[in-house]
Amino acid sequence: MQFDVMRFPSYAFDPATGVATFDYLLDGPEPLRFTETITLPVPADPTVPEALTRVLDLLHVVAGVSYFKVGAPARVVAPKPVPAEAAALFTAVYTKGMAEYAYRNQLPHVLELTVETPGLVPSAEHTGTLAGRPLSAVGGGKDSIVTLEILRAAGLDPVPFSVNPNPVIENVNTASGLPALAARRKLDPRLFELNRAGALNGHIPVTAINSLIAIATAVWHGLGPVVMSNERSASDPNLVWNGHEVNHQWSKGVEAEGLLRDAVAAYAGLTDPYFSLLRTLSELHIAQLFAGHTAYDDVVTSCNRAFKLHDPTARWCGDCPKCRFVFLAMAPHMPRERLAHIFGHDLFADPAQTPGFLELLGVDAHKPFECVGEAEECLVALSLLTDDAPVLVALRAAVPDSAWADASHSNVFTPGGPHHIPAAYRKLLNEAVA
Ligand SMILES: CC(=O)N[C@H]1[C@@H](OP(=O)(O)OP(=O)(O)OC[C@H]2O[C@@H](n3ccc(=O)[nH]c3=O)[C@H](O)[C@@H]2O)O[C@H](CO)[C@@H](O)[C@@H]1O[C@H](C)C(=O)N[C@@H](C)C(=O)N[C@@H](CCC(=O)O)C(=O)O
Ligand SMILES: Nc1ncnc2c1ncn2[C@@H]1O[C@H](COP(=O)(O)OP(=O)(O)OP(=O)(O)O)[C@@H](O)[C@H]1O
Repeated sequence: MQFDVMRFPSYAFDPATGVATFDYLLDGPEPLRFTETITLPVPADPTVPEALTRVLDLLHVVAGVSYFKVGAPARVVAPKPVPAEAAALFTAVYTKGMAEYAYRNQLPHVLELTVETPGLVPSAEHTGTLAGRPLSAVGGGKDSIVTLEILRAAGLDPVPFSVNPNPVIENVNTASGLPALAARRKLDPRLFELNRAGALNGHIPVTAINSLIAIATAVWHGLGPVVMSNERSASDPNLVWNGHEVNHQWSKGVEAEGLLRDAVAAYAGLTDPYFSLLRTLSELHIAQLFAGHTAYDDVVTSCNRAFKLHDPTARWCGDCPKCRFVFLAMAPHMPRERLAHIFGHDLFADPAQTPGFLELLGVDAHKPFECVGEAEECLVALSLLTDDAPVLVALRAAVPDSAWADASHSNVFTPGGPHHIPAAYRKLLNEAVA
């Protein structure tokens, strides 16, 4: 399938139902049209503030990546003039956010494109701050649980929020006891037909989409800011290809966070609408904080394979990079019995798991295309484990001496690195890790 240009013909928003309808066009000799619907929870007062319309404008373009990937046209033309900050977000989402897709499909032009806009407009006046109860995105894993509990402990009465909550997310919300908000997202069914017929496919920067849906919800409900749980290592690339960094988690990284904040500030006039509370923390540090909350042991799930099964009872598959990584990260901070209970079995007792752990430790291949932490974190976790479980014995024997020397406990347990956490929230984080 050959397409010259991607366009964004129109969108509509019905405040009575909360349904936003986004249209997309892949134009060429045989054009393809798509429509995605996103349904926001409707607040008691459904009056639509201008800032909501602006955020939906941004979402229209960003959510288009799911359809862009069917044909990867050389041109993407956004529908409206926007400030330079919004144009920069669009280009980054379609290039850096699609880098894994470009790498896997060998489409180098994707990394070079610039999203065109029909002109630029000046940045908006900063008219508002989202200063209400924080809206906290929940994915069902340990990270968002840690954030919810930090916000709750500070008396901020967080509102859990998810897009298309699966049973894991619903169970985490129930365990939290906090009433949650949910948005629904329905991809155009045509996309699945095309996928089945062998169209180009690949990973998309889903966090950028979920984040804008969260901001739209916060704006409409008079809540805010949107508090994410994206960790320090999300910013690190998996590999470099043709001089470009390829990061599976790009839209969870600090660069994407900054671009999104700047775009929303410049186009919707909102200051500090969105940030990740856990940005300065390593995964190992977050796992340590999670260990302090036993109320979620029967529900917490970070395994993306489980989510792919669309089986309401599926939790940890126990045999993927994410399961191995989280198992290793939690292991130094809790008894093995508790860990085995959370995962359903003890991964360190199964020698078949050793090669997968070696990959995480950087002893083999590049970082897997998954949401996993750095090799250094894995080495520090391993160094903190002293028992002789079969996998641990094998790993200690396989890790070269030079690798141990690179692993620094202080880096892993000392918050650091770039972040966008407002001062008041930084104080809460400091208290939580003290
Ligand atoms: C659950 C999952 O990992 N899905 C990825 C998988 O898709 P799959 O076909 O196995 O199942 P579905 O997710 O149901 O998707 C069906 C098709 O729809 C496409 N699609 C889905 C969501 C969307 O927003 N846009 C779409 O176009 C999808 O491509 C399928 O064709 O494999 C896909 C191809 O590699 C991935 O794109 C699917 O990833 C989802 C978008 C997803 O939600 N993934 C997160 C678990 C994820 O990977 N999160 C990253 C963060 C990435 C980021 O920068 O935000 C992480 O946590 O590390
Ligand atoms: N369906 C969703 N709706 C809204 N936010 C989500 C959803 N899935 C994930 N998120 C948010 O996106 C960010 C990245 O998700 P990720 O899956 O890494 O986090 P998590 O589920 O909290 O923890 P873990 O890393 O242990 O899986 C987090 O802030 C998470 O809360």
